[in-house]
Amino acid sequence: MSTRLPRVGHGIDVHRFGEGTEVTIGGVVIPHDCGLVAHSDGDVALHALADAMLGALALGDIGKHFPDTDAAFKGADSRVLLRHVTGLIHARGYVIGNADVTVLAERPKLAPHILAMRERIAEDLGVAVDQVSVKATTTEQLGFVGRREGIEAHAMVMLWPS
Ligand SMILES: Nc1ccn([C@@H]2O[C@H](COP(=O)(O)O)[C@@H](O)[C@H]2O)c(=O)n1
Ligand SMILES: C[C@@]1(CO)OP(=O)(O)OP(=O)(O)OC[C@H]1O
Repeated sequence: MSTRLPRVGHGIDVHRFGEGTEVTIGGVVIPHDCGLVAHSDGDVALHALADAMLGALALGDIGKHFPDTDAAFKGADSRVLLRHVTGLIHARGYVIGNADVTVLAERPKLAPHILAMRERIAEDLGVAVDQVSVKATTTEQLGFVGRREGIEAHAMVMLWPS
């Protein structure tokens, strides 16, 4: 990188509901009355986070690194993609300072799964659990999230030179 200063990144992802009996969010498989439509496992939270990490170092986005036209990523475990992105960050001399992820969903109820999400993300980023925040909010029945058409996630990350 041209400078050795801390960097911040931001990412957003959306997946719509479709056929299925479970959703995968933050690396946690949650039984649900439908699934999320995606080329990979549709983990909106991890996709938003990976985009934030890539954005922090201006490395593009996950669509560039893991094209949805590539059969190799069909049904992919997004934790594997996230670990790959962590490797890219480390290779450029950075470590994750902290990450903050917000999931917008009317359903399913995410609160019982938040700690497990934080633990899995921390493992994949190579950091302590207290460096990873995951939050959930409804949108008070407004918009596509409120109509239960899909789930949205936002993420911010701070990277430190190692
Ligand atoms: N899918 C969700 C959405 C929200 N929560 C938790 O419920 C609380 C209240 O949410 P509001 O949208 O009314 O702010 C909040 O503490 C969320 O953590 C949830 O568990 N699952
Ligand atoms: C993750 C990838 C890769 O299989 O596919 P999807 O699961 O469809 O997810 P999206 O958020 O559209 O991001 C980029 C994709 O290339």
